[in-house]
Amino acid sequence: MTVLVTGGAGYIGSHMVHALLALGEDVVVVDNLVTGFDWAVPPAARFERGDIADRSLLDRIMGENEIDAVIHFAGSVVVPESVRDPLKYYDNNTAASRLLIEACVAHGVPRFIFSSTAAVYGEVSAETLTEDAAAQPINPYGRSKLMTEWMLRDVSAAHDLEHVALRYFNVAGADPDGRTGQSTAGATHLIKVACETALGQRSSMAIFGTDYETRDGTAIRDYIHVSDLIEAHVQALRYLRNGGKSLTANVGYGRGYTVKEVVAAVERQTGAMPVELRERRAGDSAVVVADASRARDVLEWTPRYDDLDLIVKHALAWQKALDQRKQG
Ligand SMILES: NC(=O)c1ccc[n+]([C@@H]2O[C@H](COP(=O)([O-])OP(=O)(O)OC[C@H]3O[C@@H](n4cnc5c(N)ncnc54)[C@H](O)[C@@H]3O)[C@@H](O)[C@H]2O)c1
Ligand SMILES: O=c1ccn([C@@H]2O[C@H](COP(=O)(O)OP(=O)(O)O[C@H]3O[C@H](CO)[C@H](O)[C@H](O)[C@H]3O)[C@@H](O)[C@H]2O)c(=O)[nH]1
Repeated sequence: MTVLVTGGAGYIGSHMVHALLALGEDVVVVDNLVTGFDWAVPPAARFERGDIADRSLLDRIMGENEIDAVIHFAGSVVVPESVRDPLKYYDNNTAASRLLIEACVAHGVPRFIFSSTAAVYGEVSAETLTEDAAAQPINPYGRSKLMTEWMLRDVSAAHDLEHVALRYFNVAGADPDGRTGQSTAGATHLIKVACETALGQRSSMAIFGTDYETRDGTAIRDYIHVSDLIEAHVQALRYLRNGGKSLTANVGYGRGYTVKEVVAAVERQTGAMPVELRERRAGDSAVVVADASRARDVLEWTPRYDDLDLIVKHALAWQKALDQRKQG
């Protein structure tokens, strides 16, 4: 039995592949390398370079292997780009996912785990978000992911395919063993940007918005270590294999840090860095924090790295290693 990981050459997907191999799973990766890296796929996994929208490729992989589960990370992930080029997102996140799900139904794949996002909630008013909060995404990225959640619900009702949709909050950090991390150039995520700035790889960074109604005026997010996020997928796979029914679950720690607190956490490890105070970034909510009770209770997920300093430590270590890789 084989697990098919789409997007397994990317940031989060490559951590998943390492975790599955460590559990003794047989793994096939499909990735077209638009933002991923072939070196990020461990050699013990079989790597098929190609597009998830290529039905003949999927038919071959699903014909050659007995796929027990698909874990679907492949997609386009940059919110501002989704505003500029929405059709790319409806194509790569929604239409391509439809083709992948269709192939799963045709080949009798019984289990599917999907990378969804807190961006499906949109403007947030509650202090912590349960999965029952209204899903009203405010950008094409969030809508493209929500539509895939809807497709999965309908398909699970109609066919023998159970799924878990995991809504990730702010994913950060890197593999504690230094094997992989966030490697895409031009990243916009706060912890990645702060680490690049602290290491002198950017001349300065901006804090977007200092007039939010929060404890220090900057926006609050629920930053989750990528290894804990992966553990939620491992638990989701176990849950489905044990006969669990389809569900949607938030993955975050349930408490947030302000932008200034994140910058301070990086500076604790690197010394002061150049920071500019800027206007709010369009489309940002003041506070986005998960209620992850469902992941903890139903998926029996227990995080191990709920510590901002540790997240920053691992992100910094990866950022340094990446720099050496580029120079070497
Ligand atoms: N990084 C975050 O904070 C975050 C938050 C919420 C959800 N997610 C979701 O997690 C998933 C992984 O995100 P990531 O941060 O690892 O991004 P990433 O860009 O590093 O990984 C995406 C991978 O998918 C591949 N890919 C893209 N389109 C493809 C296609 N059509 N066919 C085959 N391969 C394709 C890319 O080459 C890349 O390796 C995405 O679905 C994203 O929407 C990420
Ligand atoms: O250089 C920066 C980068 C970010 N921020 C601020 O830091 C916070 C976090 O921003 P990120 O860009 O790191 O993350 P977002 O919360 O905007 O969004 C991320 O998390 C979402 C889920 O909550 C979605 O998954 C989305 O795909 C992913 O980009 C925001 O207040 C943002 O304004 C800065 O001040 N300076």
